[in-house]
Amino acid sequence: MTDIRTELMTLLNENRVRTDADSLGQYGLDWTRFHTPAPSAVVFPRSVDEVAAIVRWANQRKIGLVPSGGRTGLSAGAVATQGEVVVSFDLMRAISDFDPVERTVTIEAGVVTEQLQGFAAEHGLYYPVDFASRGSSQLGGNISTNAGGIKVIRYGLTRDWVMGLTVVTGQGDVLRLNNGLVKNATGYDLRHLFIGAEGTLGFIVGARMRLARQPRNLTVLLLAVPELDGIMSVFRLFNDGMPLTAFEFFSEQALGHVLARGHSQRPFESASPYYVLLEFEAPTDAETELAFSLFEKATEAGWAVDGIVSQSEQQAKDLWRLREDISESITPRRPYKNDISVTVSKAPAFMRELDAILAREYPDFEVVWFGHIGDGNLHINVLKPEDMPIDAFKRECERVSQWVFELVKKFDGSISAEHGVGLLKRDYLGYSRSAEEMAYMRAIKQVFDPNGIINPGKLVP
Ligand SMILES: O=C(O)CC[C@@H](O)C(=O)O
Ligand SMILES: [Zn+2]
Repeated sequence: MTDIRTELMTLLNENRVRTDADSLGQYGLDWTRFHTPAPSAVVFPRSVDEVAAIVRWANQRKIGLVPSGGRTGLSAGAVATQGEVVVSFDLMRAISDFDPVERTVTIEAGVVTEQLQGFAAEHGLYYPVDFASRGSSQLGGNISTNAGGIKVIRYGLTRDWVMGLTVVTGQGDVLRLNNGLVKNATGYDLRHLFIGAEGTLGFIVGARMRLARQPRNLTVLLLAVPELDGIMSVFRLFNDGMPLTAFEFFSEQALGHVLARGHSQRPFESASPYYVLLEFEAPTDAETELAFSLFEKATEAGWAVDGIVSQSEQQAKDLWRLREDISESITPRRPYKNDISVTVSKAPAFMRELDAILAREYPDFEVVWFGHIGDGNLHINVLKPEDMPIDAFKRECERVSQWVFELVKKFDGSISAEHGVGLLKRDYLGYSRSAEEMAYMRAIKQVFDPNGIINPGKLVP
C-alpha cells in the first residue's frame, strides 16, 4: 500500500495523492448506494501528460484505475471496490479557445456541467444537455456515459455536442480525435467509440464542445393526466402540434415525495395519478396560444383534466422542480433503480405490460414512476420498505428485474436508457445486446486496454 503511494507521489506531488480513509470512502463511490468503496489511493492529475503517466504506471504495476468525475452516476460506473486507484478530474477544470463563429469551446474533463452552461450563457449561447445533477456532474463523466437528461427530445444526447475528444487509452497513448471538424470522412470515428464507453477503453481528458443558440422564453406547461395511456396520447398531440424542448412525466407518488420535502407547492387542487410536464419556446404569444388550444383538445378527449402554464422564468423553474427533485427526494429510501427505454411508438403497450408486472410482483413495495417519456425513457424506482434489510431488498428487486428485462427484450428496448451499465446492470447486458455484440465489445476493450487496467469489471461482462 505504502509502495503505491510512494510511486504515485513520484508521478504527482504529495498533496495530489490521497490515501486517508475519508478520501477513499468519498472518491470510491458514486450515487449508487449498493457497493462498499475500497480504493487504494485517489490521485488528482492536472494535465493530459500526467494522466498518461498514471496509465503507463498502472500497466506496469497491473493496478486498476477508476475514472472519477462528479460521481453522480447511478449505475456504479465510477465505484472502486477492489483496491483500484481512483483518478479524479477535479483539478482539470479549464475552459479555453472559445470560437464564436463555430460556436465551439475546449473543456477539460473536470469541467462541471453548470460551469459550461454558465460559460455558454456569458457568450449569449446555450449548452443544452441538462439534468438535475448539473451542479456536480462533470463533462468527462457526461461524455463517458453519453448523458441524456431533460432536453434530449429537442437537442439530443451528449454525443451530439462533442466535436472533438482527447483521450488517454488503456495503454497510455494520447489520441486527439476529430479536432472539432463537422465533416471528416476518414474512416472509423473513434471519438464515438469512447463516448458512452463508461471509461472502459481509456480516460476522456478533454473535449471540443459545440454550443447552441439560446432558446427564447422557455415556457412550461404542466398537465394532470388521469390514465397511464393518456400520457402518450398527450405526447402525440403536442409533439405533432408544436416544437417541444422537453416532454416529461411523473406519478402522484413521485410528486408526493417532492412535496414532502416542503420546498414546493402542490400544482393543482386535486391530485392526479400522473402529470406531464412539457416545455416549448414562446418568443411570441402565438406559441402559448397554440399550447392552450392543444391543451383544450387534450381535455376534450379526456387525456388531461387540469393544466398550468408558467408566466415567468421563476414559475417555469418552480414547475421544473416538481420533476427534477424526484430523484433526490426518494434517495433516503435506498431506491432500486431501473432506467429503461423503448421506441416511443411502443411505449404505450410497453407501459401497460410493465404496469401489470410491477403490480403483480411488487404488491407491497412502493414503485415510483417518472421519466423522459418523450424519448421512450422510464425511470422506475422501487423503494425499500423501512424495516427490510438492504440485502434482502436487493435480492427481491433482482428477481423482479428478470421479469422487467424480459419485457424490455420482448419490446427490443434497452435495460439502460441513459444511466449506463457500470457494475449495477453489467450482468443483465445480454437482455439488450446479443452474444455476438458482446464478443465484439470484449474484443474492442482488449485492443484499447489489453491489461484490463481501465475501469475493470464495468460494462462488459
Ligand atoms: O433517479 C432516477 O431514477 C433518475 C435520475 C435522473 O435521470 C432523472 O431523470 O431525474
Ligand atoms: Zn433521467
